[in-house]
Amino acid sequence: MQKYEIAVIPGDGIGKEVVPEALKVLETLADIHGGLSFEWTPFPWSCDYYVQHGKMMPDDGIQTLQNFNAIFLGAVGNPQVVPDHISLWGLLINIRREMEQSINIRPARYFKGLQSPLVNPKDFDLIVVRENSEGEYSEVGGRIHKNEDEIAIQNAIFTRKGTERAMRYAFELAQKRRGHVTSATKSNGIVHSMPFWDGVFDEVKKDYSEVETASYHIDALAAFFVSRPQVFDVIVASNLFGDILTDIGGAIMGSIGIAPAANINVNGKYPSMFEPVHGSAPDIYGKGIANPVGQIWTAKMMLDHFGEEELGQHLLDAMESVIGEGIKTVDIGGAATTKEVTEALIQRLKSL
Ligand SMILES: NC(=O)c1ccc[n+]([C@@H]2O[C@H](COP(=O)([O-])OP(=O)(O)OC[C@H]3O[C@@H](n4cnc5c(N)ncnc54)[C@H](O)[C@@H]3O)[C@@H](O)[C@H]2O)c1
Ligand SMILES: O=C(O)C[C@@H](O)C(=O)O
Ligand SMILES: [K+]
Ligand SMILES: [Mn+2]
Repeated sequence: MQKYEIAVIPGDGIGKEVVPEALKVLETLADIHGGLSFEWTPFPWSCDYYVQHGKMMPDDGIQTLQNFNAIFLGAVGNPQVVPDHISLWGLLINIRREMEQSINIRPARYFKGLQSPLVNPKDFDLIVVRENSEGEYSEVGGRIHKNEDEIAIQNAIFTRKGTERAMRYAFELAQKRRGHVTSATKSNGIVHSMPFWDGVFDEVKKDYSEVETASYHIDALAAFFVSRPQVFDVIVASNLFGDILTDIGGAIMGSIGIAPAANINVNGKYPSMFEPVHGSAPDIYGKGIANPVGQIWTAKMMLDHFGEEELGQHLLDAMESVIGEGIKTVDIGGAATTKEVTEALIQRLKSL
C-alpha cells in the first residue's frame, strides 16, 4: 500500500469550501485504485489564525511542513481583516520561498463543455512556467518620508540561477510536449532585468536545438493569449508576468475558478505545494457556489507529481464528462452548487 502524507491548508474564503471537496474526490480515487491511501493533516493557518496569533503560521511552520510528501493549499487572503501583502507573504509566499518551490506550473486548455468567453475558442493547450521565487516579487526596497515627499522603492531581483532554472524547466517540459517555448519579456521598457532575461533565454535555447522558440513583450503576449491562445505550447515568464498570464489562462478557459497550479520544488529538498490559481474570492465566500474544479484539477496535478498519472487522467475524464453534461457552477454558466458538482463527479468516477 502506497501512502501519501499530505499537509492540508484550506486557508481563507472559498479555500475552506473547495479544499474539503477536493479531498473527498481524492479519497474516492484512492478507493478506486485500491493500492494507495492518503493521510491528511490539516493546518488552520490563515487570516483567522493571524487574528488569534499575530502571524499567519507558527515560527516552526516550515519545519513542520518538511515532513510531508506534499502540501495541498486552498487560498490565502481576507483583506477586510489582514492587509493582502501581510497575509500572502506570511503564508503562501513564505512557503514558496522557504521550501524552494522555485517553479510554478500552470496549464490552461480548452475544456470540453466549458463556455469560453472567446467567440471561437480553438483547441488551445498551453502551460505557463512561472518563475516562483524572485523577480518582481521582492522584499528589497522601502518607503521613506511622508505625504508629498513620500518615496517607495521596490527592487526586482533576477538571478542567473533562478532565471536559467525556470527556462531549462520550460525547455524540458516542451520536449515532452509539442516542442515550443515562448519567452515573456519586456526588454523595451524594463532596461536592466529584461535584456538580461532575453540574454539568458538566447543562451539556454542553444542547448535545446530541437525546441522552437519565440519571444514576445508581455503586453502583446497578454493580447495573444486572448486572440490566439492555440499557438502556444510552453510559456516561460517571470514571477509577475506569469501571475498575470495565468489569470488570463483561466479566463479564456471559462473561469479563473478552474485553473490549477503546482509550486514545484525542483531540488528535492522540500515537498512541493499544490494550490489553484484563484484566490479566496471574498465576493462569493459563504454562498456555497465556488467552483471546485480548480482545486480538483490541482489535485490531479498532485497525483501526476506522485507518478499516479493514470489516476489523474481518470479524474480529468470524469471532470470533462460532468461539466459536459452541464453540472457546473454559476461562474461557468451553470446552476449547481460546489457540493453538487463534487457529488456528481464522485458518482462519475465510480461509474466510469
Ligand atoms: N494563491 C492564492 O492564495 C491567491 C491568489 C489570488 C488572490 N489571492 C487573495 O485572494 C483575495 C481575493 O483576491 P482577488 O479578488 O484578486 O482574486 P480571486 O481569484 O479571489 O477572485 C477573482 C474573481 O474570480 C472569482 N473566482 C475566483 N475563484 C473562483 C472559484 N473557484 N469559483 C468561482 N469564482 C471564482 C471571484 O469570485 C472574483 O470575482 C485577496 O486577498 C488576494 O490577495 C490569493
Ligand atoms: O501573487 C501571487 O503569487 C498570489 C496569487 O495571485 C497567485 O497567483 O498565486
Ligand atoms: K490559490
Ligand atoms: Mn495570481
